Amino acid sequence: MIESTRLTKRYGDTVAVDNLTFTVEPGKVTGFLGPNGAGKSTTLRMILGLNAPTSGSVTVDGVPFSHRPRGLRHVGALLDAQDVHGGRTAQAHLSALARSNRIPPARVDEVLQEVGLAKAARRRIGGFSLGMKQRLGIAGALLGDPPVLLFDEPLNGLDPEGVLWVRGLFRRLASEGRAVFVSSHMMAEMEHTADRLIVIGQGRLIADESLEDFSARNASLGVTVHTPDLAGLEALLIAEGASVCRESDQAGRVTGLTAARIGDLAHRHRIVLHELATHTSSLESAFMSLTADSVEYLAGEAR
Ligand SMILES: Nc1ncnc2c1ncn2[C@@H]1O[C@H](COP(=O)(O)OP(=O)(O)OP(=O)(O)O)[C@@H](O)[C@H]1O
Repeated sequence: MIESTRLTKRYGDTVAVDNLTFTVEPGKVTGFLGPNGAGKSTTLRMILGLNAPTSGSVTVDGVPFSHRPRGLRHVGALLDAQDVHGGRTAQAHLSALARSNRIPPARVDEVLQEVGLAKAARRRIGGFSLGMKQRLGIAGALLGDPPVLLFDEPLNGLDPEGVLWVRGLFRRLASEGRAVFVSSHMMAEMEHTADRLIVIGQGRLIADESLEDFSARNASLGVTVHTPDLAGLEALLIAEGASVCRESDQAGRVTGLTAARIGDLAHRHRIVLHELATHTSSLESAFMSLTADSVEYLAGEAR
C-alpha cells in the first residue's frame, strides 16, 4: 500500500505537487490521471525517494521507500523507458539490476520471456524501438517480483497488441494482490484497465474514486445497449432509476447506470445482450472538463 500524506513539492515558484493525500491499495489497478505538467511524474519520483518532498510524506507499506535496501523487491517501477544505457544488451541491463538487488540471475530470462523480448535479449538497447524499451522497462519493474508496481505512461510507443498485453498484465498483477499504480494523461488508456482513479491538476487532487463511480457520474452520453428484448430491459432499467433513449427497435442509449450494472441486470433476468458499450468519448470529455481549469499548456490560444 502506498500512502501519501499532504505531499508537496515546490520548484522555486512552481508548486509541482500541492498537498496531495491519497492511498494506493493492493489488489487494484489505480490510474493516476492528469494533464501534462499536473505533477504525476514528480509524485512518482517522490514515492521512489528520487525527489525529496518540500513537505508532507509518502510511504510504501508504512516505510519511506528510500529506507529499504534491495528496493526492487519492494517496488518495481518504470519511470522513463528511454533512460537506459544504449550500449548494453537487454540481458546485461537486467542482469546488472538483478545483481545490485540480489535477485537470482535466472529471473532475468524469466522476465525477458514474460515481456516478449526473449529473442532480443542479446541485442543492444540502442537499437530498440520505443515499444521495445517500454517492454524492457516493464521487465525491470517485474524483476524483483515486488508487491507494489509504478508505471509512468507505460502505453507510450506500444502497438495495439502491446497495449492489450499491458492491460492484461496489469490486471493479472492486481489479481495477484499487488498494488499497481499507473500514470496517464488520457482517460481512454485507463478506462479499460483501472479499478480506481486518482485525478490531479496543477499538483492538486481533483478526484479519488472508483472507475465505476466516475463513469456513473460522468458518462452522461451513456451506454449503448443492443438487445432483442429492448422493452423487457427498458422496464428493468427504468425501475433502477436509469433513463433510456430508444434508437431503434432493438437499440437504446442508457444514462444513469454503468455498463457493468446493466450487464449484471440483464444477466440476472436472462435478457440476451448483443451490444453493451460505454461511450468512451463521454469519459474522456468528463476528464477534460474536470481538469479544464488546471490545464497548463494549451495549443494556439491564451490561457
Ligand atoms: N526538476 C524540476 N525543476 C523545475 N520544475 C520542475 C521540475 N520537475 C518538474 N517540474 C515542474 O513541475 C510541474 C509538474 O511536472 P511533472 O513532470 O511532475 O508533471 P506530469 O504530470 O508528469 O506531466 P507530463 O504528463 O507532461 O509528464 C511542471 O510544471 C514542471 O514544469
